[in-house]
Amino acid sequence: MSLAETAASVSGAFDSIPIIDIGHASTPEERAALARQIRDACMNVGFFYISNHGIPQETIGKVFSAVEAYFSLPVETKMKKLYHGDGNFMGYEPVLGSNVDPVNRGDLHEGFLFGWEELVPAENDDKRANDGAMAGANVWPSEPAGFREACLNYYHAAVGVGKVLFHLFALALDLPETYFDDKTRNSAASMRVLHYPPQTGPEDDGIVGIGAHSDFRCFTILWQEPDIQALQLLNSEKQWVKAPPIPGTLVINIGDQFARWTNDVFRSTVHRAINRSGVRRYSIPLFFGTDYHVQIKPMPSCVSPERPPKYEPIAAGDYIHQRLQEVYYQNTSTS
Ligand SMILES: O=C(O)CCC(=O)C(=O)O
Ligand SMILES: [Fe+2]
Repeated sequence: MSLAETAASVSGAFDSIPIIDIGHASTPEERAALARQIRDACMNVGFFYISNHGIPQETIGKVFSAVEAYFSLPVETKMKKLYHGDGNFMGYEPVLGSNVDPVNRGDLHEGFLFGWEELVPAENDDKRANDGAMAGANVWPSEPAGFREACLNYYHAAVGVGKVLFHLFALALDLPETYFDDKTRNSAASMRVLHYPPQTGPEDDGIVGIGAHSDFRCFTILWQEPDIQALQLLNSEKQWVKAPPIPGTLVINIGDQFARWTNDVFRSTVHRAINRSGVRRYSIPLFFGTDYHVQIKPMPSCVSPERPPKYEPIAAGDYIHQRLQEVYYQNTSTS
């Protein structure tokens, strides 16, 4: 059965999120078995947890501490490295600086955004020159000490996981395993570290941690702070399903670039985060896309007479840039 035919029989009425152990992927048979589980998860839920991802606990612990120290700084200090909405969006994003859901008034979190950078900068560092409108340097704060190193160490470890996943996604789509390799050379992966203050007010006042949205790139690798429930996914019955942190796992979700590329065979599931835990929460998503100029156009295996192409072709990076401009308030863009 083609992917387009299989997708016709899928409902999206999930009430739980699969956990996939990616620790055994050394033989072609193991990878084929994993790809089948991943295909199922991407078609039915659009989210899954991965266990045995291989990122050392020490790397995670260090970025967690660095993020905690960064967000404890006074807001005036963080504002010195405010992102520019007319630039590449790297830097500090203040509370209510974004609004992903137009019915809301703003998102109740602050963040810091950065993209690819070598830990030891290359002599002729091109600052992601191939990255179209997203090109340019990261905007690191001068404190806390070790913030850049902790963030970049985790970033590179997570990009490594992303590359393994791209191989498995290719197999899941009946493509050669290396199909995405020449489309992900410049590592168009950007990371946000996020701080959600506890939310005490009513939910219907138009402000929640992060409003209902789908992600923009191919997929997201999300680390959530242990023991704090905030993330929720919307199923096709319009019910919110909780995605609690599970020790030793990361959350993977399909984003809109992949949904467009697969003609919605892979599901880009709407989600939100509401922190009602009574204490602050941190999370770290890495948004993994393709190189800027890759054309995202529904794949032939995902198109059929019953499932005609739903999307116009678009350059991957132009699509991201447009979406970012929509969600970040322009009133902070000239500061
Ligand atoms: O913090 C979370 O759990 C979700 C974050 C998220 O959805 C995003 O940044 O796109
Ligand atoms: Fe998201």
